[in-house]
Amino acid sequence: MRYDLVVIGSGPGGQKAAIAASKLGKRVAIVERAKQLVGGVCLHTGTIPSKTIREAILHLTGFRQRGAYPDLYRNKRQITMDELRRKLAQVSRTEWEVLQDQFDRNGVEVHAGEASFVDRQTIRIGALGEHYIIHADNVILAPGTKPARPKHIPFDGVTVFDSDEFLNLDHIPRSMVVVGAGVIGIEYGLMFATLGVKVTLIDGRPNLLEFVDREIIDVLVYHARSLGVTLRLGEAVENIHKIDEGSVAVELASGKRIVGETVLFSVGRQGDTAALNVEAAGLTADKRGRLSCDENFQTEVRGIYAVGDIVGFPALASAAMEQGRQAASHAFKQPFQPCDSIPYGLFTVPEISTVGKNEEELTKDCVPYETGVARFSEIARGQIIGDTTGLLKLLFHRETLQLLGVHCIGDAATELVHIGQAVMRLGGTIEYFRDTVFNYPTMAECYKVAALDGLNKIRLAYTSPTAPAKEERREVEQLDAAADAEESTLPILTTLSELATESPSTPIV
Ligand SMILES: Cc1cc2nc3c(=O)[nH]c(=O)nc-3n(C[C@H](O)[C@H](O)[C@H](O)COP(=O)(O)OP(=O)(O)OC[C@H]3O[C@@H](n4cnc5c(N)ncnc54)[C@H](O)[C@@H]3O)c2cc1C
Ligand SMILES: NC(=O)c1ccc[n+]([C@@H]2O[C@H](COP(=O)([O-])OP(=O)(O)OC[C@H]3O[C@@H](n4cnc5c(N)ncnc54)[C@H](O)[C@@H]3O)[C@@H](O)[C@H]2O)c1
Repeated sequence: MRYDLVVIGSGPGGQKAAIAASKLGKRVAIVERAKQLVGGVCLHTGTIPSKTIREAILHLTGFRQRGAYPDLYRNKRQITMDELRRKLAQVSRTEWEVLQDQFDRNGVEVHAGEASFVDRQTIRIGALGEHYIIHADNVILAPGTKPARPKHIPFDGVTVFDSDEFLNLDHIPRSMVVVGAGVIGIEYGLMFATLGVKVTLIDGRPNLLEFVDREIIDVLVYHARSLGVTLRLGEAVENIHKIDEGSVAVELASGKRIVGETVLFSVGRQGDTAALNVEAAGLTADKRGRLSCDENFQTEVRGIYAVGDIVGFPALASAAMEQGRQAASHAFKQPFQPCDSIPYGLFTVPEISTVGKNEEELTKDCVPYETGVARFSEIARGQIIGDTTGLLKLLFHRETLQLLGVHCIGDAATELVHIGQAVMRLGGTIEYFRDTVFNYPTMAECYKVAALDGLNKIRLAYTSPTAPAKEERREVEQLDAAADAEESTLPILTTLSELATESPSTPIV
């Protein structure tokens, strides 16, 4: 069997690589060793399960409505893990069928078994002795990652869990200790705190999620604390041991001892390259099992590509898909325009999303920027849905007004961010939001409010006594007066409703 392309791993990176190549008329095979076959960590243990369970938690607890109807908060008193998992079985099954169908329709041949290199273009499928061989002109490696499982941690899948097995919990514990408050730890920690579980989050770093804007993290911490979460940051975990069937102790280097019914150990993930025998292809994985590649996702060996979590940051399903398409395009000499602004969506409670630069990065690069902020409490839709703590922050260049970053926390933040992303990718300025009319009452209004806030700040800074000197101000005032006289024949728009009627793109519902 000889293929133009063999893809190893059927997570988001592998899927999109395989389909992209088959659309170019290539003969493509995808190899997957998991028993439940195609879909990867994304479909079977990571993204889809965690987001489906999160949605079930928000629905069954009535979390989204609790701001609007505090007295009716909680749809259901007793919630079980089986109820949380009920929708998951259906979502996973349907997603799996959609994927399998796509492969069939596009003629992608699925091989079930573990792949390993014999040489650069020869791949063994299955264990030695029960294997067969396939040949490939090009290979795309998308084997993903596995949770880090240090030997001294007593994982048992009953009280001490890694993140791939966590949703197998047989009941909702009363208390839970999360070691590693990265993306996975915080997402699961806050989900379970929403269910009323007493959660302690422990992390070795002094600050949470350092790649996220600090103001957004402040809001997240406020929410975490109001859900009863205890944060232990800057703490090293020395030891974890079971006390009895229903409790585990986590010992910290500082001498603290935290006891919980369940421990989630989520201190990062490692590249799943151990079985691949990458050395036979001329490759070497780093000590975290990851592979390096160039900007086209080609490794140091021509014709072998690596995409998805195996190449490290940002380690997102969304990015993996794009990388898969890019690698396949490069292998078959097709043009490809990579996305320069990948958003980050954190499905915490409440959710967070961010795209572009944050304040810390702009400050470090000495970029003159200003911020425009809209708080959900001042947006009619925010009041209606009962989310009055969320916020949207725009960062823009103080002189050119170009949009540089969008940071959002609150209901639907992971959707809302895409409006800003579109404007940013098209090189737009925040004037776009000032001059565009959005449906009302919607959360999109945040963009307009934030833009007006930002523009007002600039105006204020310019006319404040500390800004331009008195002489300069007089000159500006004279120029303004002359301009005013000239424009006196034009209508002056003072209110949003007047602006609305003038806007060239009023949406129709
Ligand atoms: C709990 C959790 C929540 C997440 N939530 C989100 C989210 O909300 N949004 C988001 O964008 N991302 C999220 N992610 C990250 C996302 O799941 C990953 O970025 C994505 O799955 C990576 O895709 P991938 O293509 O690299 O491979 P993976 O999805 O990791 O799949 C790799 C596949 O390769 C197979 N494989 C490995 N080695 C071999 C071999 N030798 N032979 C045959 N097959 C092999 C594996 O069995 C696996 O099926 C989450 C991750 C976790 C763990
Ligand atoms: N919504 C999403 O997009 C989403 C959701 C979940 C996961 N993911 C992806 O999955 C990847 C893996 O997530 P993760 O949370 O496992 O890894 P991570 O690298 O994001 O976080 C690991 C955390 O554990 C801490 N840590 C490490 N060793 C420790 C120790 N001994 N004691 C205490 N703390 C320790 C680190 O300081 C870090 O904060 C992420 O990079 C992310 O991209 C994405």
